[in-house]
Amino acid sequence: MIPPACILTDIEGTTSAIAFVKETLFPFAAAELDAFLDAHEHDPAVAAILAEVRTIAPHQDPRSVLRLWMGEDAKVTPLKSLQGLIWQAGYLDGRLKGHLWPDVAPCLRAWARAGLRLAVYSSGSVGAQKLLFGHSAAGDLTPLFTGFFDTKVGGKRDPASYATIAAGLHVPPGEVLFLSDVVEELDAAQAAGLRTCQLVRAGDGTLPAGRHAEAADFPAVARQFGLPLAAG
Ligand SMILES: CSCCC(=O)C(=O)COP(=O)(O)O
Ligand SMILES: [Mg+2]
Repeated sequence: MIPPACILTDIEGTTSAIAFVKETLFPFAAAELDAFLDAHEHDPAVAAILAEVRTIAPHQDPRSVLRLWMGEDAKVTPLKSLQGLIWQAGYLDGRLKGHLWPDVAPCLRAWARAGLRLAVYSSGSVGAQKLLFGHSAAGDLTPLFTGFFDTKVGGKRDPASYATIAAGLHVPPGEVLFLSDVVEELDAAQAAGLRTCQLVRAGDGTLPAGRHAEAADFPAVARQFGLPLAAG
């Protein structure tokens, strides 16, 4: 089997525990929302996000809309951008530390060392992705990645998003391996011509979908796709 040239990875349920996102990151943003907006609503970046909320939900109070989206775990770009800005203070002062499953950092390092291109595609904003990998329990992993993509390229269940990402990475779609726990995302990536592998992590209680390659962790991905294994 010819190994892929590029690994494109999801975060929640793939590199990081679903519980970390749902029980730490999301509640942190919800708890800080009002104080953050009181302090920053006139900052250009925050004002632009609030304007985007008003465009999507006109005639409604933006704070109420944001709270509604938070409650629904809606993957809406302005909410994801705002959450990233709120998490920044928590990462910088040490209240937040990016969770990674222990097998992830050694494999990412081994794959980057071997010359594979690594990229991230998450519903979390690019800023949030860089914070999580930059302030992870395994140190700053951001230099390992050559690309970060969020919902600004499109939704994760839309094949066109994966075609855009492969083009942005200058890699033929068939040479990109997409890792995710969510079968609808894997289906979309496969429809765009990417190779796919479902992460079925016991710690997340993921159920195998049965229509993509499956791996319990990153070393299992490496064994199936001919990628280097971390030493030790
Ligand atoms: C960048 S960490 C926060 C992840 C997040 O906000 C989210 O909605 C999960 O999205 P994913 O695409 O990584 O499953
Ligand atoms: Mg996921």
